[in-house]
Amino acid sequence: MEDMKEQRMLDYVLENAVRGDPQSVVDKLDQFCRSKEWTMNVGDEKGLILDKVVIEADPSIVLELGTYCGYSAVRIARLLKPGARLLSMELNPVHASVARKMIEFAGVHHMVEVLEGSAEEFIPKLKQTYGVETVDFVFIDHWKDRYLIDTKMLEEFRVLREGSVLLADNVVYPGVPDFLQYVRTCGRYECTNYPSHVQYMNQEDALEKAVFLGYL
Ligand SMILES: Oc1cc(-c2ccc(F)cc2)cc2nccnc12
Ligand SMILES: [Mg+2]
Repeated sequence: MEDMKEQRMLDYVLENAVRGDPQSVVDKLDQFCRSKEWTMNVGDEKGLILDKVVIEADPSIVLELGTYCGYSAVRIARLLKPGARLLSMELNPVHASVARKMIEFAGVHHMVEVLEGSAEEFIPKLKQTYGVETVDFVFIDHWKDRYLIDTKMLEEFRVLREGSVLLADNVVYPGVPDFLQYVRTCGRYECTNYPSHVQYMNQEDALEKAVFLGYL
């Protein structure tokens, strides 16, 4: 079966974390990645920055582009207020399946929905299919060649509102220069860079926060 590593990571959580305790799921995922096999979860160091930005935004509707195995979906959902919702998009069916089990085990499945497919497919449907007027927070963590296209799509379909917070992973490594240049120069975002490191490694990386200023 392909993606065995992700299945081993899920099994490790099911065997070692506490069902219904999202913090224990996050901790065991980090422990797996530090002690057994590296995977591309956003990780604990960048995760603390993600936590701070989510808490500050206190969002009701969160969009995530790139679920992978559900690490950041669980990490974000554990901070959301009752009634808040997270819609997470994942193209890879094996990853989506692992993520759904991870999210259910963590006990945050009542506020997280994994949409299996591309952001390009789902962004146009958010309003009429998912009852989403606008989103308060977007965590962008999928393929680097999709960051800019999907951000422009969020604007085009009026999914953002004044004050919507975009937070993008990997803006240094692997790097998303076209996205960075756009949000920093187009005039519609207030940007902040948060230097950090690639998850579980010493290689430099960073998160970029881009607050939408409106369709000016
Ligand atoms: O956070 C990430 C890290 C990496 C990555 C790959 C290889 C390395 F050597 C270092 C880092 C890839 C990613 N792809 C999609 C979403 N997030 C990613
Ligand atoms: Mg990433």
